[in-house]
Amino acid sequence: MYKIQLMDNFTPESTRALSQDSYFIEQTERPNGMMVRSSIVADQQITRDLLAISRVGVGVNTINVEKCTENGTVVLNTPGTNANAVKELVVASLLIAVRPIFTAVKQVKELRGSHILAESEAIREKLIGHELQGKTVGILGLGSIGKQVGRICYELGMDVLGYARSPHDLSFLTQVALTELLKQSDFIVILLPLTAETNHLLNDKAFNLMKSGTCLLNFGRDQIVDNQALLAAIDQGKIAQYITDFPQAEFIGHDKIIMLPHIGGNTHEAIKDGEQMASRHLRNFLLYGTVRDSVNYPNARLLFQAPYRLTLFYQDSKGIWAEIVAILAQYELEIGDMSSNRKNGNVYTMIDLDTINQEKIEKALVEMTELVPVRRVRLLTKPVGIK
Ligand SMILES: NC(=O)C1=CN([C@@H]2O[C@H](COP(=O)(O)OP(=O)(O)OC[C@H]3O[C@@H](n4cnc5c(N)ncnc54)[C@H](O)[C@@H]3O)[C@@H](O)[C@H]2O)C=CC1
Ligand SMILES: O=C(O)CCC(=O)C(=O)O
Repeated sequence: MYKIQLMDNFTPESTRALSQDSYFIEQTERPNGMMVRSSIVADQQITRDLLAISRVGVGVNTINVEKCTENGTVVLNTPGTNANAVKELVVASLLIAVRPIFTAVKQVKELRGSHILAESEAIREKLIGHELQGKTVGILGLGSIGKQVGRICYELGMDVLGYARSPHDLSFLTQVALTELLKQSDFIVILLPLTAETNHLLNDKAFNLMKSGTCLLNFGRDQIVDNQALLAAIDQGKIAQYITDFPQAEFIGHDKIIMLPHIGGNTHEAIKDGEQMASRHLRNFLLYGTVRDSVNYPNARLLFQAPYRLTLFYQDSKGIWAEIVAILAQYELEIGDMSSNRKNGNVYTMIDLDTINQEKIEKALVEMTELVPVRRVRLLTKPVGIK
């Protein structure tokens, strides 16, 4: 029986994978599994009991992934589930940047009487915008969202530049160095994760390279932009408009900044897909040891045919595998099917066992857990009667 904590509001249909059978109960104290959307997971919540955190969404900056890795807690996410939603909001934001849509709506609302059509014709001359077609857009980050945004911008007739760390073969954009992208773009769209490398990537130096009148859209994370440098760049005319999905106190009331309340992935479709995928990922890890879409464990899948499965997550260090095998041999645990995969200096191994002696397996588990590089050992019993 696994205890699951739901850190945000999820619909029962979305978490059906966890509530359908008797393998899971929902409770809030020292859970084994956590489902979370954008809520922050505090370090003290990463207890020894916590086997898995399943994030509905992509960014994992609200979770201490390093601590989870040391603790042997898998961190899963749902890549791609909200990419279309973010793409559509980026398109809306680009249009908001070039056409005075909000001002137009406000001015028409103020008109009264039967001559409204004639009066609105009269205000049109002060509501002239620009077109996206023919302008250059630079996309920072060519992941699930960046690629989709690149394609749609191309279809809108824009010249599309992209910045990524490795080469991508994308016919609709030209991949360039960061400095080139900053120099050439009329619109820059941030679709990067927040990491030590991207923190304040857009700083004084970056703004200085930009053209005057650049529009900056941030759907990645707040801290990718240095706020003080941005405000200075607006004062200097480098940035004509900043549209961000991450409101900041120092921007309140600024007439060149539009703040949205983190609604990039906030559509019914994206939320449903993300919740369903996150609950499936969590269930499959807890019951079968299967890993899909994790930021700290390697992907791993092995048909669960034997009655027992041992899973180990350990640092990839010299001699560790020999030590594990020696313990298995000492307690007469015969290796059946197995899989072993590596990621970022850690190994995740699943070993199926046809028979176990209770006393011996318990001793083996203790000895394996005591091996210094080993972060997590689990013994799974093949689940029965699961739909
Ligand atoms: N505003 C919102 O509601 C949403 C915001 N996001 C944000 O957008 C980010 C991207 O989302 P996805 O495209 O779905 O993720 P993804 O993981 O598919 O793509 C991220 C891309 O950024 C690249 N990258 C990472 N560090 C980089 C660096 N230093 N330089 C250049 N490229 C780098 C990765 O290689 C990857 O291709 C998320 O991490 C999240 O922070 C994602 C979904 C919704
Ligand atoms: O909509 C959400 O809660 C998460 C969106 C997001 O920022 C992400 O997926 O990284």
